[in-house]
Amino acid sequence: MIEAVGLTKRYGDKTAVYNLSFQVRPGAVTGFLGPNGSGKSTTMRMILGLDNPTAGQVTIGGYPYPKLPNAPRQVGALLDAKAVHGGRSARSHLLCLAQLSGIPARRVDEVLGVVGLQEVARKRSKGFSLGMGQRLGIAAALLGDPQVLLFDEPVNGLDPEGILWVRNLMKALAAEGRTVFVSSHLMSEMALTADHLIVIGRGQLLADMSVKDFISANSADFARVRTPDTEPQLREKLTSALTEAGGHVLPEQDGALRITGLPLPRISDIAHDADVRLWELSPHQASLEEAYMRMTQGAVDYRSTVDQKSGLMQPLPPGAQPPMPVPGQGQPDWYAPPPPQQGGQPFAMPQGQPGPYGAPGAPGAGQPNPYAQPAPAAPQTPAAPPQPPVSAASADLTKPEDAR
Ligand SMILES: Nc1ncnc2c1ncn2[C@@H]1O[C@H](COP(=O)(O)OP(=O)(O)OP(=O)(O)O)[C@@H](O)[C@H]1O
Repeated sequence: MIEAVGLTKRYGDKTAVYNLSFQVRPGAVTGFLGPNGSGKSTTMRMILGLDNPTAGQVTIGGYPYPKLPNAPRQVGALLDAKAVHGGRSARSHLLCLAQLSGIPARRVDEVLGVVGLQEVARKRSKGFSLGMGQRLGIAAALLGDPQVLLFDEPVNGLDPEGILWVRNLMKALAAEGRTVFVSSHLMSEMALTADHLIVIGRGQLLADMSVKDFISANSADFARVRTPDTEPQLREKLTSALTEAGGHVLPEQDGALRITGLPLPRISDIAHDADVRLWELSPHQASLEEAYMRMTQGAVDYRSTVDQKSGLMQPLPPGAQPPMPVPGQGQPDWYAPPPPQQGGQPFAMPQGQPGPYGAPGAPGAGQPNPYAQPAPAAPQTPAAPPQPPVSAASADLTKPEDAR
């Protein structure tokens, strides 16, 4: 098991990780998520003893990594697939690592087989593609047959077959009772691979819960409605009617409408009263990606803007429709963060009130909602905000990693 308690890392006046406490348990794949620059790699480096915490501690099996007996046989990690001497072949690179850790040479050929690099084992790694480099990094992590494995973005650069292989590998390693801690920005992949999630934002813990609970706690159920593509005016008519009835309507990229705040039967009635035919009316729960976006929206440091293409756009031909808005772009409240007082459930209703589609006062209010999800446990409350940055004089600038 990996255990972090009050883990904090400052680089000069930059607080990369603040007061992080979590456990990564054996027998499960634990996903480590967070926006760019949120402190995932820093945390992993501290777990592996490559960076020293400014405060707090992190242990593996009860020991800080530098004190762990026979560490290379107990812990395997892929942090940076490019951290390989390019002049060495894949095999020699692994042989060097094996010799340093007292691992028999025959194990090198075994792991080369596991990652599918036998054919290129004697080729210099500087000619490797990104995906081949990732496979070599995974081979290095598996070398000591460790009980604890850390992978920082393991599927980066892999082809679909490689991604599927990594997914199955992670699951198989966890099923053998190992501790598997894996960071990724690919939410769809995490949804399929991870059992548990640790989510951080700006170095602080945002969530520590199962994937299922995370999605339930950070997403609103919604209805999807589609009107006939051939009659765009019906879409506009329905949008006005639903908005008037208290619904919140957002256009989706494919022309459908996403509606919250109204129960499905009410949407159907409103459409009928407005004389709008429907091609689709379906209940939905958000994806892990949407739940993640909703939770981390306030903790994103690097945000893109819409490309206005000033002076480059041709005027629209008469009668042409402007392009549909893209969810998340130019719509800052698309993934509105859930109100903290409701434990991260943006549309959860008090007990005895209508479920996620129910609007107070709407027909059907107070009646059981067939689409209501059971209320999940409230997510862990985020830690207190970071203290003001320490001055450069008091910061731990003497540590070797700070000199990088
Ligand atoms: N050696 C260092 N010196 C100074 N600042 C650093 C150092 N390493 C990391 N940082 C800063 O700490 C913060 C966290 O970086 P880190 O690489 O841990 O984030 P991350 O979550 O892994 O990001 P990404 O998803 O983009 O890989 C960033 O602001 C980064 O600039």
